[in-house]
Amino acid sequence: MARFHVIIPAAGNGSRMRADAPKQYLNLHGKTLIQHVIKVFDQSIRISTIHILINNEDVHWRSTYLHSSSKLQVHYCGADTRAGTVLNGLNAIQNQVEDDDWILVHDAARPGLSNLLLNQLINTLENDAVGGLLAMPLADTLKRAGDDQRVSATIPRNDLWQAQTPQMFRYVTLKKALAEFSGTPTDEAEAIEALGLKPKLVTGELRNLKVTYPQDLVVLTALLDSQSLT
Ligand SMILES: Nc1ccn([C@@H]2O[C@H](COP(=O)(O)OP(=O)(O)OP(=O)(O)O)[C@@H](O)[C@H]2O)c(=O)n1
Ligand SMILES: C[C@](O)(CO)[C@H](O)COP(=O)(O)O
Repeated sequence: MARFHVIIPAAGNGSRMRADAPKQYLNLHGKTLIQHVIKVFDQSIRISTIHILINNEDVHWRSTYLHSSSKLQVHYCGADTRAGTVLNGLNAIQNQVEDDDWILVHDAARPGLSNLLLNQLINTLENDAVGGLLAMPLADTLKRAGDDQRVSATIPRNDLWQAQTPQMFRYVTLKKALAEFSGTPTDEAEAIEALGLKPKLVTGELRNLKVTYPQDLVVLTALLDSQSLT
């Protein structure tokens, strides 16, 4: 029976956040972002192992308090790009997973993932031939900008979705997709698509937003406050 493993790329610098520490180590309701992320997977009975991928030079991880979890492993295998970090992580775990096992890749910078949403993703995809990802249908009108930051076109938004994570694919397929991709995919699904496969879109939630800019953390803090779900 296929098992479920989580890979958490956490080797980014958070340059757009402009904080003193990489954003995965910033505080949200008394815990760092990465602690929130680990907690949701640690509490899920569907998840067998959790793999944190960090940089060799990371000076923050050691001070991250975590209760001991037999599921958790840390790999010092960060790369220059998110896709490179994930591929390094897949290589690092090759001796402990089966080809058919499911891998869920989740950003360390998405601390708002709920247990309910995680279960919905797994339940929807566990019998799927390809796998897929959480995503949100686009709500705003889309504009393309010219060089002068004036609108050069309005892009039809029908059928457009914003990709979230987790993104869930079979180990062997994901590794092949990332290893063979020409260039740098910005998410796992893009690499899978390049194999000619069609990942399934599973509707996500606003609270699963990626903390990228300082205002994202403000919004998320308020959102979790209002939902009393910290
Ligand atoms: N070389 C990289 C780049 C990113 N990530 C991780 O991928 C996730 C999403 O990436 P992003 O939001 O782009 O994070 P950063 O690269 O840290 O941010 P920025 O692009 O603003 O520098 C984060 O959990 C980040 O730590 C990673 O593991 N390795
Ligand atoms: C994977 C991702 O979170 C999907 O929205 C996103 O693409 C990662 O962002 P990045 O800035 O490209 O690392």
